Amino acid sequence: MKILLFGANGQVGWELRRSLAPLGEVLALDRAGADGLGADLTDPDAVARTVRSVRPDVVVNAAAYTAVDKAESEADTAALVNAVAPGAMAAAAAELGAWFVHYSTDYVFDGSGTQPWREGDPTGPLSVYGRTKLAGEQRIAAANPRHLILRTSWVYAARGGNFAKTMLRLAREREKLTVIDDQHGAPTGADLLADVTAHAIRSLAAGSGRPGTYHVAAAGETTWNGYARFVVGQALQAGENLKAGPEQVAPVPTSAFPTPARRPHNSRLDTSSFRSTFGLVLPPWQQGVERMLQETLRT
Ligand SMILES: NC(=O)C1=CN([C@@H]2O[C@H](COP(=O)(O)OP(=O)(O)OC[C@H]3O[C@@H](n4cnc5c(N)ncnc54)[C@H](OP(=O)(O)O)[C@@H]3O)[C@@H](O)[C@H]2O)C=CC1
Ligand SMILES: Cc1cn([C@H]2C[C@H](O)[C@@H](COP(=O)(O)OP(=O)(O)O[C@H]3O[C@@H](C)C(=O)[C@@H](O)[C@H]3O)O2)c(=O)[nH]c1=O
Ligand SMILES: [Mg+2]
Repeated sequence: MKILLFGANGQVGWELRRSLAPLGEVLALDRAGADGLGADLTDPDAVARTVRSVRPDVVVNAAAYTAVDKAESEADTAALVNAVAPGAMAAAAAELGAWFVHYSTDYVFDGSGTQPWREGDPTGPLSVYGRTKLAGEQRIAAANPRHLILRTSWVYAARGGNFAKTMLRLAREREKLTVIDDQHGAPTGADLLADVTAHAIRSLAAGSGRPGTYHVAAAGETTWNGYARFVVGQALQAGENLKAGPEQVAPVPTSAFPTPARRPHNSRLDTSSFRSTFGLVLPPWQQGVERMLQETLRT
């Protein structure tokens, strides 16, 4: 099996380099691409040409415009990267009969209610990022029936920037943190996502499973505040020298932490369809966060 990976230096892309390796030959491209192979998603024609010239069996796209607040003032770039380029790559893959694997987000939902979102629930993105990611899903689905779109939430990794690492830095610098406690979801490890992606590709290639859009997140739920307290508490236990402990992570409502982009209050994702279709288990969110912290804090 020949696999073409875009976004190979992101949180998920980096883990995919590892998890896809046993499936076959992996050509991993970051934004810079390789000789004659463009991989900058602000140039949709170039990335589609790359797909046609590599002729892979599977294209995995882990590249995305993920700066949620910045996207509010860079809507055109976010749309090219998150929607137009993935659509063009999926169409090029379709010409070859190749699979197209992609990631989307809880931010396609409006965050109403308290029930975990199911795949068929109505979307209603609140931000430019969410709207461009939803447009990407729609373009991919229209261009190539052989697609796998995994919607996930609150991604972290040992390598790369993420909320957990921001909380560690702030707890070293400040006596008090303020973190909102009315947005609910599940932190999900890039390593877990990469692993289940490899399993799902193998199933699809073997004729089992089913193409389509699936929700994939770690089990359980918390809030950004609960997540921050967990991270700070674990770091203290590991002997980190912090100015703020879990008790100094003050809970505040969203209204007390203004940001350019609106974010959903309810980011819970119902993952039962993915688990039953592919016969996989998604472990509790704390398990992966603990592991990432042990990796990150080890000196
Ligand atoms: N991070 C999260 O919390 C969540 C992410 N997702 C989705 O999961 C997927 C993976 O996200 P994650 O790994 O966390 O994201 P990261 O931000 O860690 O990685 C994204 C990668 O995309 C690359 N990229 C950005 N713009 C371009 C471009 N114009 N051309 C080529 N590459 C580009 C970045 O490269 P560079 O380093 O050069 O900028 C970076 O390596 C994305 O589809 C994202 O929308 C879904 C839910 C939550
Ligand atoms: C830094 C900080 C953030 N917050 C809030 C703001 C926000 O609502 C929440 C998380 O902040 P972040 O900026 O890390 O979150 P954000 O970048 O919006 O994270 C999102 O990224 C995209 C790519 C996704 O797809 C989503 O699933 C989600 O992971 O925490 C605080 O309350 N206090 C703080 O000190
Ligand atoms: Mg962010």
